[in-house]
Amino acid sequence: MSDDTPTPAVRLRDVRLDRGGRTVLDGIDFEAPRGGIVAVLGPSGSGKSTLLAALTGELPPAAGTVEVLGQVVPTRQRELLELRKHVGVLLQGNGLLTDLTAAENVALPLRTHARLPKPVLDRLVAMKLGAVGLHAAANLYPRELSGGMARRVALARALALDPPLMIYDEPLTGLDPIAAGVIMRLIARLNASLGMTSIIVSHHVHETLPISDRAIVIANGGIVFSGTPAELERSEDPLIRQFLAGSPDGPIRFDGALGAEAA
Ligand SMILES: Nc1ncnc2c1ncn2[C@@H]1O[C@H](COP(=O)(O)OP(=O)(O)OP(=O)(O)O)[C@@H](O)[C@H]1O
Repeated sequence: MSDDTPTPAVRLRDVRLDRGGRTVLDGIDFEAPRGGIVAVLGPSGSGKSTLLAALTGELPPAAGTVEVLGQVVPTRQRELLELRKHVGVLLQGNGLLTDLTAAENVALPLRTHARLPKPVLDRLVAMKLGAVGLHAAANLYPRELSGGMARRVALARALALDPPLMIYDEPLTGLDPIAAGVIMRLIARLNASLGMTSIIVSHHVHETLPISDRAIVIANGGIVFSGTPAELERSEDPLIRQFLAGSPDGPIRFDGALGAEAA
Protein backbone atom coordinates (compact mmCIF):
# COMPACT_ATOMS: atom_id res chain seq x y z
CA MET A 1 0.00 0.00 0.00
CA SER A 2 1.40 3.42 -0.91
CA ASP A 3 1.74 6.09 1.74
CA ASP A 4 -1.00 8.28 0.34
CA THR A 5 -3.63 5.53 0.62
CA PRO A 6 -5.43 6.24 3.85
CA THR A 7 -6.19 3.27 6.07
CA PRO A 8 -9.91 2.52 6.17
CA ALA A 9 -11.78 4.02 9.12
CA VAL A 10 -12.82 0.50 10.07
CA ARG A 11 -11.41 -2.86 8.98
CA LEU A 12 -12.53 -6.29 10.17
CA ARG A 13 -10.64 -9.38 9.06
CA ASP A 14 -12.10 -12.84 9.45
CA VAL A 15 -13.80 -11.82 12.68
CA ARG A 16 -15.84 -14.11 14.89
CA LEU A 17 -18.04 -12.64 17.59
CA ASP A 18 -19.48 -14.74 20.40
CA ARG A 19 -22.11 -13.75 22.92
CA GLY A 20 -23.43 -15.77 25.81
CA GLY A 21 -21.26 -18.73 24.72
CA ARG A 22 -22.80 -18.72 21.26
CA THR A 23 -21.28 -17.56 17.96
CA VAL A 24 -23.39 -14.68 16.66
CA LEU A 25 -21.23 -13.68 13.67
CA ASP A 26 -18.43 -15.53 11.90
CA GLY A 27 -16.06 -14.92 8.98
CA ILE A 28 -16.73 -11.19 8.97
CA ASP A 29 -14.59 -9.20 6.49
CA PHE A 30 -15.57 -5.59 6.24
CA GLU A 31 -14.05 -2.21 5.44
CA ALA A 32 -15.47 1.28 5.82
CA PRO A 33 -13.46 3.65 3.61
CA ARG A 34 -12.67 7.09 5.04
CA GLY A 35 -15.13 9.84 4.26
CA GLY A 36 -18.07 7.64 3.35
CA ILE A 37 -21.32 6.54 4.92
CA VAL A 38 -21.79 2.80 5.36
CA ALA A 39 -25.16 1.27 6.21
CA VAL A 40 -25.07 -1.89 8.33
CA LEU A 41 -28.43 -3.49 7.71
CA GLY A 42 -30.08 -6.70 8.76
CA PRO A 43 -33.16 -8.16 10.38
CA SER A 44 -33.79 -8.02 14.10
CA GLY A 45 -31.46 -10.31 16.03
CA SER A 46 -29.04 -10.72 13.11
CA GLY A 47 -26.10 -9.28 15.04
CA LYS A 48 -25.94 -5.59 14.12
CA SER A 49 -25.54 -4.45 17.72
CA THR A 50 -23.01 -7.23 18.27
CA LEU A 51 -20.92 -5.90 15.36
CA LEU A 52 -21.19 -2.42 16.80
CA ALA A 53 -20.03 -3.68 20.20
CA ALA A 54 -16.90 -5.02 18.48
CA LEU A 55 -16.21 -1.62 16.91
CA THR A 56 -16.45 0.19 20.24
CA GLY A 57 -14.30 -2.42 21.98
CA GLU A 58 -17.13 -3.48 24.27
CA LEU A 59 -16.94 -7.00 22.81
CA PRO A 60 -13.46 -8.29 21.90
CA PRO A 61 -13.50 -10.65 18.89
CA ALA A 62 -13.27 -14.39 19.59
CA ALA A 63 -11.16 -14.61 16.40
CA GLY A 64 -9.79 -12.26 13.76
CA THR A 65 -8.88 -8.57 14.02
CA VAL A 66 -10.95 -5.42 14.40
CA GLU A 67 -9.19 -2.19 13.43
CA VAL A 68 -10.64 1.26 14.01
CA LEU A 69 -8.92 4.40 12.67
CA GLY A 70 -5.87 2.35 11.70
CA GLN A 71 -5.43 0.74 15.10
CA VAL A 72 -6.38 -2.69 16.41
CA VAL A 73 -9.11 -2.04 18.97
CA PRO A 74 -7.27 -2.36 22.28
CA THR A 75 -8.48 -4.49 25.15
CA ARG A 76 -6.69 -2.48 27.85
CA GLN A 77 -9.13 -0.02 29.35
CA ARG A 78 -6.84 3.00 29.22
CA GLU A 79 -6.01 2.61 25.52
CA LEU A 80 -9.62 1.84 24.73
CA LEU A 81 -10.77 5.09 26.39
CA GLU A 82 -8.19 6.99 24.34
CA LEU A 83 -9.49 5.46 21.09
CA ARG A 84 -13.09 6.13 22.09
CA LYS A 85 -12.39 9.87 22.21
CA HIS A 86 -12.10 9.65 18.44
CA VAL A 87 -15.27 7.66 17.88
CA GLY A 88 -18.64 9.38 18.32
CA VAL A 89 -21.49 7.04 19.13
CA LEU A 90 -25.15 7.96 18.92
CA LEU A 91 -26.85 5.40 21.08
CA GLN A 92 -30.37 4.09 20.80
CA GLY A 93 -32.44 6.02 23.32
CA ASN A 94 -30.13 9.07 23.19
CA GLY A 95 -28.67 8.62 26.69
CA LEU A 96 -29.26 12.27 27.64
CA LEU A 97 -29.05 13.08 31.34
CA THR A 98 -32.47 14.34 32.34
CA ASP A 99 -31.36 16.77 35.03
CA LEU A 100 -29.02 18.62 32.67
CA THR A 101 -29.98 21.12 29.96
CA ALA A 102 -29.26 20.44 26.29
CA ALA A 103 -26.15 22.63 26.51
CA GLU A 104 -24.92 20.90 29.67
CA ASN A 105 -25.42 17.50 28.03
CA VAL A 106 -23.35 18.57 25.02
CA ALA A 107 -20.68 20.00 27.34
CA LEU A 108 -20.24 16.69 29.19
CA PRO A 109 -17.66 15.03 26.90
CA LEU A 110 -15.76 18.30 26.62
CA ARG A 111 -15.61 18.63 30.40
CA THR A 112 -14.50 15.01 30.76
CA HIS A 113 -11.80 14.99 28.11
CA ALA A 114 -10.56 18.57 27.83
CA ARG A 115 -9.82 21.31 30.32
CA LEU A 116 -11.16 24.40 28.64
CA PRO A 117 -11.80 27.91 29.94
CA LYS A 118 -15.55 28.47 30.35
CA PRO A 119 -15.92 30.98 27.46
CA VAL A 120 -14.24 28.49 25.08
CA LEU A 121 -16.41 25.64 26.36
CA ASP A 122 -19.58 27.73 25.96
CA ARG A 123 -18.60 28.69 22.45
CA LEU A 124 -17.89 25.08 21.44
CA VAL A 125 -21.21 23.91 22.87
CA ALA A 126 -23.03 26.69 20.99
CA MET A 127 -21.28 25.63 17.77
CA LYS A 128 -22.26 21.97 18.24
CA LEU A 129 -25.88 22.87 18.97
CA GLY A 130 -25.81 25.20 15.96
CA ALA A 131 -24.53 22.35 13.77
CA VAL A 132 -27.70 20.37 14.54
CA GLY A 133 -29.95 23.44 14.22
CA LEU A 134 -30.75 23.69 17.92
CA HIS A 135 -29.00 26.83 19.04
CA ALA A 136 -32.26 28.11 20.55
CA ALA A 137 -32.78 24.94 22.63
CA ALA A 138 -29.57 25.30 24.67
CA ASN A 139 -31.34 25.91 27.99
CA LEU A 140 -34.13 23.36 27.59
CA TYR A 141 -34.20 20.10 29.55
CA PRO A 142 -34.62 16.77 27.74
CA ARG A 143 -38.28 16.52 28.89
CA GLU A 144 -38.97 19.82 27.08
CA LEU A 145 -37.66 18.49 23.75
CA SER A 146 -39.51 16.55 21.06
CA GLY A 147 -38.13 13.11 20.16
CA GLY A 148 -36.41 14.51 17.08
CA MET A 149 -34.90 17.43 19.00
CA ALA A 150 -33.62 15.12 21.75
CA ARG A 151 -31.99 12.93 19.09
CA ARG A 152 -30.30 16.00 17.63
CA VAL A 153 -28.98 17.06 21.07
CA ALA A 154 -27.57 13.55 21.49
CA LEU A 155 -25.99 13.91 18.05
CA ALA A 156 -24.43 17.26 19.03
CA ARG A 157 -23.02 15.59 22.15
CA ALA A 158 -21.59 12.68 20.10
CA LEU A 159 -19.91 15.27 17.86
CA ALA A 160 -18.50 17.31 20.73
CA LEU A 161 -14.93 16.05 20.43
CA ASP A 162 -14.89 16.25 16.59
CA PRO A 163 -14.60 12.49 16.08
CA PRO A 164 -13.34 11.36 12.67
CA LEU A 165 -15.65 8.35 12.96
CA MET A 166 -19.33 8.42 13.90
CA ILE A 167 -21.36 5.31 14.68
CA TYR A 168 -25.12 5.56 14.70
CA ASP A 169 -27.08 2.79 16.41
CA GLU A 170 -30.63 2.79 15.05
CA PRO A 171 -30.80 6.59 14.74
CA LEU A 172 -34.44 6.57 13.63
CA THR A 173 -35.98 4.46 16.40
CA GLY A 174 -39.09 6.12 17.81
CA LEU A 175 -39.11 9.04 15.35
CA ASP A 176 -41.99 10.01 13.08
CA PRO A 177 -41.23 10.12 9.33
CA ILE A 178 -40.62 13.88 9.28
CA ALA A 179 -38.19 13.80 12.21
CA ALA A 180 -36.55 10.72 10.65
CA GLY A 181 -36.01 12.64 7.40
CA VAL A 182 -34.46 15.54 9.33
CA ILE A 183 -32.04 13.21 11.14
CA MET A 184 -30.98 11.40 7.96
CA ARG A 185 -30.32 14.66 6.10
CA LEU A 186 -28.40 15.95 9.10
CA ILE A 187 -26.23 12.82 9.25
CA ALA A 188 -25.42 13.19 5.53
CA ARG A 189 -24.68 16.90 5.82
CA LEU A 190 -22.48 16.52 8.90
CA ASN A 191 -20.57 13.65 7.33
CA ALA A 192 -19.79 15.75 4.27
CA SER A 193 -19.12 19.07 5.99
CA LEU A 194 -16.99 17.66 8.81
CA GLY A 195 -15.19 15.12 6.58
CA MET A 196 -16.09 12.22 8.85
CA THR A 197 -16.77 8.57 8.23
CA SER A 198 -20.19 7.34 9.35
CA ILE A 199 -21.48 3.87 10.07
CA ILE A 200 -25.23 3.62 10.43
CA VAL A 201 -26.62 0.49 12.04
CA SER A 202 -30.29 0.29 11.16
CA HIS A 203 -33.18 -1.84 10.10
CA HIS A 204 -34.75 1.22 8.41
CA VAL A 205 -33.48 0.21 4.99
CA HIS A 206 -35.42 2.63 2.84
CA GLU A 207 -34.51 5.67 4.92
CA THR A 208 -30.84 4.73 5.33
CA LEU A 209 -29.85 3.66 1.80
CA PRO A 210 -30.41 7.04 0.08
CA ILE A 211 -27.65 8.74 2.11
CA SER A 212 -25.26 5.75 2.15
CA ASP A 213 -22.29 5.15 -0.16
CA ARG A 214 -22.03 1.48 0.74
CA ALA A 215 -24.17 -1.10 2.50
CA ILE A 216 -23.70 -4.45 4.12
CA VAL A 217 -26.49 -6.81 5.09
CA ILE A 218 -26.05 -9.17 8.01
CA ALA A 219 -28.13 -12.34 8.28
CA ASN A 220 -27.71 -15.97 9.26
CA GLY A 221 -24.46 -15.32 11.15
CA GLY A 222 -22.52 -13.47 8.47
CA ILE A 223 -22.41 -10.76 5.82
CA VAL A 224 -24.77 -11.79 3.04
CA PHE A 225 -24.34 -8.64 0.93
CA SER A 226 -21.68 -5.96 0.51
CA GLY A 227 -21.88 -3.29 -2.17
CA THR A 228 -23.48 -0.02 -3.18
CA PRO A 229 -27.09 0.81 -2.38
CA ALA A 230 -27.90 0.55 -6.11
CA GLU A 231 -26.40 -2.95 -6.26
CA LEU A 232 -28.43 -3.89 -3.18
CA GLU A 233 -31.68 -2.68 -4.71
CA ARG A 234 -30.87 -4.62 -7.92
CA SER A 235 -29.88 -7.84 -6.14
CA GLU A 236 -31.84 -10.92 -7.17
CA ASP A 237 -30.55 -13.00 -4.27
CA PRO A 238 -33.71 -14.45 -2.64
CA LEU A 239 -32.30 -13.71 0.79
CA ILE A 240 -31.76 -10.02 -0.06
CA ARG A 241 -35.18 -9.81 -1.70
CA GLN A 242 -36.75 -11.27 1.43
CA PHE A 243 -34.94 -8.75 3.60
CA LEU A 244 -35.81 -5.75 1.42
CA ALA A 245 -39.45 -6.82 1.32
CA GLY A 246 -39.47 -7.29 5.09
CA SER A 247 -41.00 -10.73 4.68
CA PRO A 248 -40.84 -13.29 7.51
CA ASP A 249 -40.88 -16.21 5.05
CA GLY A 250 -37.79 -17.10 3.04
CA PRO A 251 -34.13 -18.00 3.40
CA ILE A 252 -33.46 -15.71 6.38
CA ARG A 253 -33.86 -17.80 9.50
CA PHE A 254 -35.42 -15.99 12.42
CA ASP A 255 -33.67 -18.10 14.97
CA GLY A 256 -33.45 -15.53 17.76
CA ALA A 257 -36.25 -14.83 20.19
CA LEU A 258 -38.78 -14.76 17.37
CA GLY A 259 -37.78 -18.19 16.01
CA ALA A 260 -37.88 -19.78 19.43
CA GLU A 261 -41.48 -18.70 19.94
CA ALA A 262 -42.58 -19.41 16.38
CA ALA A 263 -41.18 -22.96 16.32
N1 LIG B 1 -25.33 -10.02 25.92
C1 LIG B 1 -25.76 -11.06 25.21
N2 LIG B 1 -25.68 -12.33 25.70
C2 LIG B 1 -26.11 -13.37 24.98
N3 LIG B 1 -26.64 -13.28 23.75
C3 LIG B 1 -26.76 -12.06 23.22
C4 LIG B 1 -26.33 -10.87 23.90
N4 LIG B 1 -26.59 -9.80 23.12
C5 LIG B 1 -27.13 -10.28 21.98
N5 LIG B 1 -27.23 -11.62 22.03
C6 LIG B 1 -27.76 -12.49 20.97
O1 LIG B 1 -27.01 -12.23 19.81
C7 LIG B 1 -27.86 -12.24 18.66
C8 LIG B 1 -27.70 -10.95 17.90
O2 LIG B 1 -28.21 -9.88 18.67
P1 LIG B 1 -28.00 -8.36 18.26
O3 LIG B 1 -28.59 -7.53 19.36
O4 LIG B 1 -26.58 -8.11 17.91
O5 LIG B 1 -28.91 -8.25 16.95
P2 LIG B 1 -29.43 -6.94 16.20
O6 LIG B 1 -29.28 -7.24 14.75
O7 LIG B 1 -28.74 -5.74 16.73
O8 LIG B 1 -30.96 -6.94 16.59
P3 LIG B 1 -31.97 -5.70 16.73
O9 LIG B 1 -32.15 -5.14 15.36
O10 LIG B 1 -33.20 -6.36 17.23
O11 LIG B 1 -31.37 -4.74 17.72
C9 LIG B 1 -29.27 -12.48 19.17
O12 LIG B 1 -29.57 -13.85 18.98
C10 LIG B 1 -29.19 -12.14 20.63
O13 LIG B 1 -30.11 -12.93 21.37
